[in-house]
Amino acid sequence: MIIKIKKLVKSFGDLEVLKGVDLTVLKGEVLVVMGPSGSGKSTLLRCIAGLEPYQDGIITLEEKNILNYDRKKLVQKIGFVFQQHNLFPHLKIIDNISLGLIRTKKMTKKDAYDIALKVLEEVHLKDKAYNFPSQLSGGQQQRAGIARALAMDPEIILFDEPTSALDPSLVYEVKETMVELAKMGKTMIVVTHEVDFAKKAGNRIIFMKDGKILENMDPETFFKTEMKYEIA
Ligand SMILES: Nc1ncnc2c1ncn2[C@@H]1O[C@H](COP(=O)(O)OP(=O)(O)OP(=O)(O)O)[C@@H](O)[C@H]1O
Repeated sequence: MIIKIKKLVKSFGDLEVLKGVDLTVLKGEVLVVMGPSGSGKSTLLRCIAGLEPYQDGIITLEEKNILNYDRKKLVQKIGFVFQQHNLFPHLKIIDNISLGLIRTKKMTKKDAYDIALKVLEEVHLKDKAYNFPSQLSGGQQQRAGIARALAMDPEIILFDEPTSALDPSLVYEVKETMVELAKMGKTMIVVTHEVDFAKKAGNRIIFMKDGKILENMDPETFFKTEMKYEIA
């Protein structure tokens, strides 16, 4: 078991956003998180990544409370891909990817470059290694963001609506890259409204509403009953 969450409660002031969430994620699992806007999906991811304090409950990563991890260690173990890629505009793609390896893992530039080129190959972007982010399309930028997360060789990668800020014509390539990662056995939690990604790559779907998990089941069963829910 990689992640175990018990009775997680998170509020922003008076607003209770997560109301006792229980969840486990197994190694190699692709968990898809769906649910209407405001149901707490992003907040759940941010809590798992250690980016948000919470009021009650416990989150463990590999049996250890995430609050007891050194921040640098947690960043290595939990990758995060956001809606926007957050690449540094003044750094070439290869340097964007190497930065974390050099700073956090204390690698030499040569070793970091070797890994950066390897992960860029995995997302089919090796030929863009020496370009700046502005020279890439939105979909390529997002794939570079995925490569940056992969470079750290995390135990799990969290995706927060990675395609929602993209032009519709660019969604496909990012989705396909994520399907490939899923097939490689990466452990992933993916917040998305993309039904075909969930069907193709998801092992399990959770459906959230008002800060609670209403359903937790395999995609086939979930989509048989899909009409019950407003997914987006
Ligand atoms: N930093 C914050 N301060 C105050 N309220 C917040 C903050 N972040 C989120 N919220 C509130 O918490 C609730 C859940 O937000 P969250 O972003 O987790 O939902 P979501 O399911 O990811 O929605 P969406 O699909 O629109 O991204 C919303 O009501 C939101 O307004």
